Amino acid sequence: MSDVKKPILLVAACALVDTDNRILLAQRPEGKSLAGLWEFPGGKVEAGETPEETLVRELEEELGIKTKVACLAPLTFASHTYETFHLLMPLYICRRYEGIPQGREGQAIKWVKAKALREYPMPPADEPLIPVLQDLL
Ligand SMILES: Nc1nc2c([nH]c(=O)n2[C@@H]2O[C@H](COP(=O)(O)OP(=O)(O)OP(=O)(O)O)[C@@H](O)[C@H]2O)c(=O)[nH]1
Repeated sequence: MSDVKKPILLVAACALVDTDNRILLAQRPEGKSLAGLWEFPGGKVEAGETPEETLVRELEEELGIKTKVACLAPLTFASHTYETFHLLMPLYICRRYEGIPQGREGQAIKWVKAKALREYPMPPADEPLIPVLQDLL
């Protein structure tokens, strides 16, 4: 164990699920950390926000869809140590939203069946989330 404590980073993420039970993944753009990997939409919880408020904001910013806090159900969470921080990431599930998701920040997006999730390389923190989604969907 290192002596230097890593800060905890709180990130809210969402498994957006469509009527065919597919999950939306977004590809991290070039230039960002973990570029090219597929992730759940979401982002850092900013000061003064609840994780649910973060997601409502991020889903609109990143995908152009509208949802509500009441449409977000907690599913599971990731807890993973990266080099410079420890990620704590609640994963919500959302089936009710308005609009058609689009990669508004230039990111590729893809609707993926739960059983095909492993075909899309994801950040290491996301690995343990896959079986939870596969059991559910
Ligand atoms: N949204 C999201 N973030 C994830 C997932 N898995 C995972 O490790 N993360 C990490 O959580 C952080 C999310 O922050 P963010 O999306 O707001 O940040 P960012 O990419 O703009 O900034 P960064 O390039 O500084 O990491 C990133 O460090 C990202 O690598 C995931 O499934 N969804």
